[in-house]
Amino acid sequence: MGAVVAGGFYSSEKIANAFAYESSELDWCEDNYRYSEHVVEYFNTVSSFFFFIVSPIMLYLMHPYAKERSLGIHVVWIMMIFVGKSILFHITSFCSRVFSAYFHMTLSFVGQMLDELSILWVLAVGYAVWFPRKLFPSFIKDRSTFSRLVLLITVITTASSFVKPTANAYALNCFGLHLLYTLAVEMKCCTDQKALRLAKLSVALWVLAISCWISDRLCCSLWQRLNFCYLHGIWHILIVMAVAYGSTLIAYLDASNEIPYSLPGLQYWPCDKWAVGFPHIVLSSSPKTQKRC
Ligand SMILES: CCCCCCCC/C=C\CCCCCCCC(=O)N[C@@H](CO)[C@H](O)/C=C/CCCCCCCCCCCCC
Ligand SMILES: [Ca+2]
Ligand SMILES: [Zn+2]
Repeated sequence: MGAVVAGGFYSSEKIANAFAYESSELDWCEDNYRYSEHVVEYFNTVSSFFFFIVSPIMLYLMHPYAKERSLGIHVVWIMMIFVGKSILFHITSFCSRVFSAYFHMTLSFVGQMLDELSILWVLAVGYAVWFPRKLFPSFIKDRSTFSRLVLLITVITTASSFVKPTANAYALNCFGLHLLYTLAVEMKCCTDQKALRLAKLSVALWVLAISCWISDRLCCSLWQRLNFCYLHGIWHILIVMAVAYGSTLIAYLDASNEIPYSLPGLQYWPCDKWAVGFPHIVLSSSPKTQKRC
């Protein structure tokens, strides 16, 4: 007996065991049950919670951006829509991190699918709200049609992800390459030093993150000999930073393109002059800081 799911065949045994510990075909390099009998991969689970430190800071930094009062009321409302986009993105990211922790705690098939599908939906939200208008396919005229197309593709991809679950993570990582291309096109004529610095930092973090992910998958025996099996956990931390930096940059470019009269600018918290910090968007009432992208 079995069930056909999106063209694939799932035995009833597999469906019944879908919640069982270690029912996923994926197993990361970290030793299982090393620190707890209830948590399969302890460091990978705990590192998933790094997001819960970064996300409240990023949401808090949106506060002044949302409350700018020196602009006309209609501009404030439009700004709310732009802040809303970021909040929507952070809420979906929040769910994705909870599922990631559940996956590493259990290594169950359900955990794997929740982790991967939530990442797919975070990407879909990111594309729907921020993908640059000038890169839309020529037959698409507005963002709402583009968002509907993204929704359709995401629903189809969600169904097809059950066909070969082990390939999903590799397919998801290809989006990183597409985002890099999108960013390169967007930044081509940009002379804003802060935006350029943020782009370089995001790309550097992504390159480091993906190197850890690949190395954990492909060179596990080497890392086990070195007694250092924490690369996947380090990926969790680096990718959260890359996404925090990259999404702020994309939100800034979006605001610069769509509502240039609100004079968006970039600043770092806690100190704008430090080499590292949390980037956020500020609105300037002075025309001196007019966008340069
Ligand atoms: C114009 C579009 C804007 C989109 C904005 C950015 C979208 C970021 C989307 C998702 C982020 C979530 C990534 C966290 C994944 C962590 C969970 C995890 O580790 N899962 C693994 C199993 O535990 C699984 O194997 C990982 C799968 C791969 C996920 C790849 C996600 C692609 C992220 C691309 C980020 C680019 C950052 C910007 C660089 C310039
Ligand atoms: Ca493991
Ligand atoms: Zn993970």
